[in-house]
Amino acid sequence: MGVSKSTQDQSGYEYAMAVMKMCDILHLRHTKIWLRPDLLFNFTQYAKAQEKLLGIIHGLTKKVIKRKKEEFKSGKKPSILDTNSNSKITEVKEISQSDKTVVEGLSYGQSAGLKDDLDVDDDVGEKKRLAFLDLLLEISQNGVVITDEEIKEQVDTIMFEGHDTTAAGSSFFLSMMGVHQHIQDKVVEELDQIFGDSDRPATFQDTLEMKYLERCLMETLRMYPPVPVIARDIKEDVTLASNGKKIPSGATVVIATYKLHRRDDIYPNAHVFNPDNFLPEKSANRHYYAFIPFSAGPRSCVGRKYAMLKLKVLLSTILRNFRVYSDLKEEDFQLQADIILKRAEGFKVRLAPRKRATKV
Ligand code: HEM
Repeated sequence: MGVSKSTQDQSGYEYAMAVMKMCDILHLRHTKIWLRPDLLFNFTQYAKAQEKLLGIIHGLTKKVIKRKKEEFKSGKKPSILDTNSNSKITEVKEISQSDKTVVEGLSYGQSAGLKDDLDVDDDVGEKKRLAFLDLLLEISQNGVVITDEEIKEQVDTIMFEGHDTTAAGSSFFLSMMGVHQHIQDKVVEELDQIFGDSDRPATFQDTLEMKYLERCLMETLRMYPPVPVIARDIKEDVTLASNGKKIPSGATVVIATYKLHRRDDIYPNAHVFNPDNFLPEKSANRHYYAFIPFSAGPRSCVGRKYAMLKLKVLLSTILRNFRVYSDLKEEDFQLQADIILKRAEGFKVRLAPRKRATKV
C-alpha cells in the first residue's frame, strides 16, 4: 500500500486477528445451517462480534487510505517501487525469449511455453512502479471514475487476500519441513550455498536461485492449497469438451483444487510429499491446469508472483536462522497425511535457532 513501516502501529496485528476471528464466524455459518439466514444470525452473539470485527477491519483500511490521501494533498511523492534486482525485493522481472515470455524461476510448475492471462508480454525489463494504493489514488485524480468506496473495497480485497493465503501457505510449508527432516536438510544446504555465512537480507536474485525451496513450496501448495476450492456461477450453457455433457446456465460449478492436486494419475503417489514432482521435466509433461493453487484464467490470483516472491524471502529467512522440528513422524505422514493432519490437534512445529553450517 506504500505505507512505510515506521507509521504502522499495533493495528496490523489487530487487523490480522480480527480477520481470523471473522473467518471463524464465516466458517461457523458454513457448518451450522441455522446460522445462515441473516434473520436468525442477527439475534446471535456472533452478529455483534461480527460488527465489531468488521469495524476493526474496515477501520484500518480507512485509516490507511486517509493517511495516503493526506500525503497526496500535501504534495508528498508517491512510493515508487524500485525494481533493481540487487537491492530491495519488490518486483518480478520477466525475461523475454523469442516469442514467449519465460518467468525465470517462477513457472510454478506449469508447462513450459504455455501462458496464463496474467503472463503478459509487455511486462519485460526493469520498471518503476507505484505502490497499489498510490496507483489507485493517482488514477482517481486523473479523471478515471473510481469512488472512495471502490478504492476501499479494492484495498480490503488485497489486504485480505494477501495475508491470509500466504500465512496458510507458509505454515503448511514449515509443517512439511518439520516432518520431512531430510528435505529440510536439502533446503538448508541450498540456502547455505546461496548465502554462505552472511546474514544479509535476501535479494530478488537470491530468490531465483532458490530452486529446491521453490519446488518444496509448490509441492506444499499442491498438497495443501490455501484455497482448497473455488467456484464459478455459469452465466450461459457450457458443453464440456471432455464428455459432451452440458452444464446449464445458472449452475454453480465447484472446482476442488485439493482433489485435483491429489489425483494419482497426475501425481504418482499423490498423498506423499515429494518436491521432485516439480522438477522441470516432470512439470513440462503435465497439463497446464493440473496445478492451480492460484486458480487459472482471467480471475486467477493477481498476487501470485508477489506471493511466491514474498514466501521465498520469508521462508528462506526463517530457515537460515532456525531449524524446524515437528512432533509428527514422517512415516505417519506418508501413510495417511490427511487423517494425521485432521487428528493432529495440538500438532506443533518447533523452531530452534540454527548455527550456520559454514560457521561450524
Ligand atoms: C500463497 C498465496 C496465495 C494463494 C494460494 C492465492 C490463491 C488465490 C486463488 C485461488 C484465487 C482465485 C479464486 C478464484 O478463482 O475464485 C485468488 C484470487 C486473488 N488473489 Fe490470491 N492467493 C495468494 C496470494 C495473494 C496475494 C499475496 C495477493 C495480493 C497481494 C492476492 C490477491 C488476490 C486477489 C486480488 C484475487 C482476486 C482476483 C480476481 O478476482 O480477479 N493473492 N488468489
